[in-house]
Amino acid sequence: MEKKLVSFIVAGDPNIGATLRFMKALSKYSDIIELGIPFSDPMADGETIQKANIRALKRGMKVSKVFDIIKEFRKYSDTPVVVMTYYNPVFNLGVENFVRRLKEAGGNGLIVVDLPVEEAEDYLSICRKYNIGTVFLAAPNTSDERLKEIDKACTMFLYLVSLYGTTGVREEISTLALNFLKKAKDICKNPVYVGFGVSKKEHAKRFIEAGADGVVVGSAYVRIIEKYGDSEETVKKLEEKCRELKWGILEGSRDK
Ligand SMILES: O=P(O)(O)OC[C@@H](O)[C@@H](O)c1c[nH]c2ccccc12
Repeated sequence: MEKKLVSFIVAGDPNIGATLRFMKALSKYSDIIELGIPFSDPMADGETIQKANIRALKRGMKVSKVFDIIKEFRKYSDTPVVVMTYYNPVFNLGVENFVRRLKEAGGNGLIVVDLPVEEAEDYLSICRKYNIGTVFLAAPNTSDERLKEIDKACTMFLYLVSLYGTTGVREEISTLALNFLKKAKDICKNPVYVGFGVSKKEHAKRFIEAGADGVVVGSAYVRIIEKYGDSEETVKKLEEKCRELKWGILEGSRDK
């Protein structure tokens, strides 16, 4: 199967109109757009995405506006959109209400990063009811047994966190990540996508060569947005970065 690129940005960073333009640019080379709901206490995020959350919240970004963005994006593109959020905003709106509105807006999937599979029974049945894909995360210290449970709960892909720590650009890919990927590919039935620290072509290529079905990239894009703001320059640079990563994926798929 074709290997995938998932591109993440924070909704409303630095404003709603810009997010739409950025999504359009990313959708040229991405297979899935992962759209983050800004949150005041993003435990799993490193500095780059934390700051993006703050920029978005300052601009008054709210959950209902994230749905508006997806609705608007759907006028231009069929690229699947997966919303990434912490549990709190979902809880505040009510799980069913949240999932129904995501579906109505044209969303395809959902990642609730701090919802453990053990507590996800109701959530899973609601996602099933509205045909919203589910994605759960597994970290290098996840046991084999738990990895199987996580795999069962995913309907879209399994998100393999490549390292111990938070989101953010890293220079190198660790052996830890590659070994963990090998294990996950043996155990899991879902496609396995790797994220955290992937920021350049070589990283993407390496993970795909090692058996990943896709890679997830966030901070590398968010850094561009941080530097160039709401501008044409940002759109151009996002597109370039995205193309570079997709190229890495293609190269990694080729020699197999
Ligand atoms: O930023 P990175 O290191 O490229 O990692 C992907 C990531 O940004 C995105 O998937 C993400 C952003 N915030 C998260 C919180 C938890 C899990 C995943 C995420």
